[in-house]
Amino acid sequence: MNEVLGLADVSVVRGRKDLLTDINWQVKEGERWVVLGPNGAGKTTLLQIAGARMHPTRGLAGVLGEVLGAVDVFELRPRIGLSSASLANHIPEQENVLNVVLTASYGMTGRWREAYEKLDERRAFTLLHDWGMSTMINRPFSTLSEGERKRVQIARALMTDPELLLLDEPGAGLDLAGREDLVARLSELAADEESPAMVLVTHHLEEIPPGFTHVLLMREGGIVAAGPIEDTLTEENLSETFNMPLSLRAEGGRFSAVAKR
Ligand SMILES: Nc1ncnc2c1ncn2[C@@H]1O[C@H](COP(=O)(O)OP(=O)(O)OP(=O)(O)O)[C@@H](O)[C@H]1O
Repeated sequence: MNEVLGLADVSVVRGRKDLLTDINWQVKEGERWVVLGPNGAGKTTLLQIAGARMHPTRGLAGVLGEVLGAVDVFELRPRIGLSSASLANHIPEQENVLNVVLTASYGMTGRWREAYEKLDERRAFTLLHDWGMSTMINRPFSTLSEGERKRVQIARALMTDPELLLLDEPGAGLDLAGREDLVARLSELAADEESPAMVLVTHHLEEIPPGFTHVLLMREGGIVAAGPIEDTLTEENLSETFNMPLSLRAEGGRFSAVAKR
């Protein structure tokens, strides 16, 4: 299987703070990774590197066969689908749902004067249909509920038919039904062999979609453990990651954890 991501001794330093320290991590084609860790662990920073939005201060970051620093990131980025709160913040309030998805073709967040082919419009519509949003294509993005916004952002991330899909906290702000709907949809996406390699960042074990194959556990800018989910997502590793004794439950491909008493 081809390598999609290959980080070797990657560190990110800002001022006097080490955001990431000596990260070694490989993601291969067909793998579906969950990145778990407490607030401030460095998960979003890691995703920024994986998405070619940030360069390492030290070390080598290989993304889709290219090395960051030796490639035009504007050519690389369309090959990576990204859904994140910081990207969503750049979407103009009045932009309609269809354009939010369509503009991903040009790596833009708002429509200006660029022309789109019928084929692009059809793909955007099909993706919105797949994500349950076909009745809202003309609605301004700002009027959507949080769950609807999250689904539009994922449709957008898939617009360029990426080889790598990065989802930063796609379940944040969703109610229970919204979360369960999203988990089911992501599980379906994960099961599709045609889907790109996936990396999903979350704090919550309940948000891990069944079918995800690997887990990366992070704490204080470093890796606690990484590998196949069945061997790596253990009570011991989880307790070390969140720095508290945790009891882990796994049932039907779903996970949850509570503090040990
Ligand atoms: N430009 C910066 N300068 C200094 N510190 C930064 C900068 N960007 C991020 N940090 C810090 O780096 C640490 C890691 O941030 P990051 O957003 O990657 O963590 P995270 O695991 O995604 O956290 P959360 O779960 O809260 O979103 C945090 O302590 C954050 O405050």
